[in-house]
Amino acid sequence: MSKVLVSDPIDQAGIDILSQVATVDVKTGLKPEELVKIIGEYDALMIRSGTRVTKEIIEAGTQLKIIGRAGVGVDNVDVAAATRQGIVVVNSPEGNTIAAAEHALAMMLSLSRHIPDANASVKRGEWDRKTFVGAEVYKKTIGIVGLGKIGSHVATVAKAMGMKLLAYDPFISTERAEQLGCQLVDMDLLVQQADYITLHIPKTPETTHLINANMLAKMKPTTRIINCARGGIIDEEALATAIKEGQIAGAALDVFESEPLGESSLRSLGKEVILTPHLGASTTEAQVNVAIDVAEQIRDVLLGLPARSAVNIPGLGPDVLEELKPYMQLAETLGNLVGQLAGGRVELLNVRLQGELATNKSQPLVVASLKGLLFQALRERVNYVNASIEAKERGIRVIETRDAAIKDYAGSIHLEATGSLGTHAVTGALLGDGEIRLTNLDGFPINVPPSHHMLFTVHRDMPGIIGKLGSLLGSFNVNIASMQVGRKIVRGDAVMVLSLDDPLPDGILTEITKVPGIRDAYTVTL
Ligand SMILES: NC(=O)c1ccc[n+]([C@@H]2O[C@H](COP(=O)([O-])OP(=O)(O)OC[C@H]3O[C@@H](n4cnc5c(N)ncnc54)[C@H](O)[C@@H]3O)[C@@H](O)[C@H]2O)c1
Ligand SMILES: O=C(O)[C@H](O)COP(=O)(O)O
Repeated sequence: MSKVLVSDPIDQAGIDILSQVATVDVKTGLKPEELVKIIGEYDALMIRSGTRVTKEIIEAGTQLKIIGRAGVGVDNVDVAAATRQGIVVVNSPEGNTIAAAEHALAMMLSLSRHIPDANASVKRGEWDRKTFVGAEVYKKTIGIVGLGKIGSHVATVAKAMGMKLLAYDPFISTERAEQLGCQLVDMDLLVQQADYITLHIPKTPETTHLINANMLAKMKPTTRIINCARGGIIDEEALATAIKEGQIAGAALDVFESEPLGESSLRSLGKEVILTPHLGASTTEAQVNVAIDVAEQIRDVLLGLPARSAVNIPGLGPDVLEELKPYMQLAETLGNLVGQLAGGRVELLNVRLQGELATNKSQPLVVASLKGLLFQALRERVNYVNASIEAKERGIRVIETRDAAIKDYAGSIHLEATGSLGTHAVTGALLGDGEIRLTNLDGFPINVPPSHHMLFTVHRDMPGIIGKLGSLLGSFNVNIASMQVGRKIVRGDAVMVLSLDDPLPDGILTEITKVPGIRDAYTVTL
């Protein structure tokens, strides 16, 4: 039975799903060195933002097939290292959207009305109505940085509260922004005009310290900033200084450069600063949503099924896989075959989608071709996650072409591999019942199903060759299951394709090429 490690607090609903297919160990609060020590036993790791999944942990996770992040941000996972090792990384892109948006809105209103400090003062026994005079959000301008899932919900609610909406998001269309009642502006205009600035972007090299001393200097003294996205998008020291000096009115932060928040000048600020301990996703509803969403994906991957929200298999969602599955199997078989025919180091793979397939998404078929091509070198270590990166690291260049005019079969795939030992090409198609047919080999038309052990020869089309080869194989006790000859012209060059019941014993290939008329011979195992 598979083993899953849950290293952050996850709702029981998720644990129950995982327990259907795996032994589940819940061990929270592990130190990195403790995690490195035990991760090698596990097939899957389920986390939230508390566990930092470093390269070292990933490399120690020799059995890991999947890392499931019960939430949105995967910045605590070394996704590149996971990809390199063929580990799928999944998240729950929508499970906590509403929770995070509502937290940002709650922070905005709390900050405007000093609710946390007013509450604390009443609880201390005071009745101070002067200190806590606030500001209304009605008719004020909110600047939303990042108009994705969370930013969009914030926009909808802010509009309903009578706010004017500005948004900065270089990847969103003007139409989408207008639908949400937002005016798309550049970042400079947004920071100059907004009374409230709320961040809903991922932390990337481009967004790190997006809000810095320079940006803060452009804001109005009445501006308040809300960050429920990621720590590090705001330069915390510059923010504390700007608030202390009255450059801006305040900030409400849920996320920090380093979590848990340690020594920080933000802690010493008064009612103009609200700090929460990364609570954006901490609602009962969101935690159930993300736990179920991610646990289902871990369960599926452990059962050999695709995951719906894999962050490191772009373009290979379950819908695509479902539709293209038979063709991906075809591409993988052809890749494996052409890789063995080419032998040696392949430098260039040309993937041509033909007939009806020419209008299809090529990326999944390219990935499947590469997976097949690399199978002899990497065996089970190559999968859809790491095939492209493994190929790139081996210097294999991929060219994709399309030819809708080739209509011998409804759709076919042609792979041509060029390497240190020459160029070979194979074409394959699917029959009506989904069975694979090899339809061309190095330019010779054939029509054979692939089989486990195959022998291909290139010979001169002349009487007696087939008999001689049959006798030779017979003398080594090799049984031929089927045989077909493909030729372009009578008595010209031809290929012979044989399916064998057993693998070809060592040394016979050389004997075969000694048969007069046979130029080359290749054996493959599929
Ligand atoms: N505090 C929490 O507990 C909590 C909970 C959930 C999500 N989050 C964080 O909130 C953020 C947003 O989540 P989401 O689900 O809305 O993501 P999303 O992918 O739906 O939206 C992000 C938006 O940011 C935009 N964007 C990317 N780079 C940008 C840039 N350089 N400048 C401006 N816009 C840019 C994208 O175009 C996208 O529209 C993420 O960082 C996520 O990790 C925090
Ligand atoms: O990206 C997210 O989903 C949030 O930051 C939530 O993090 P959490 O799961 O640790 O609460």
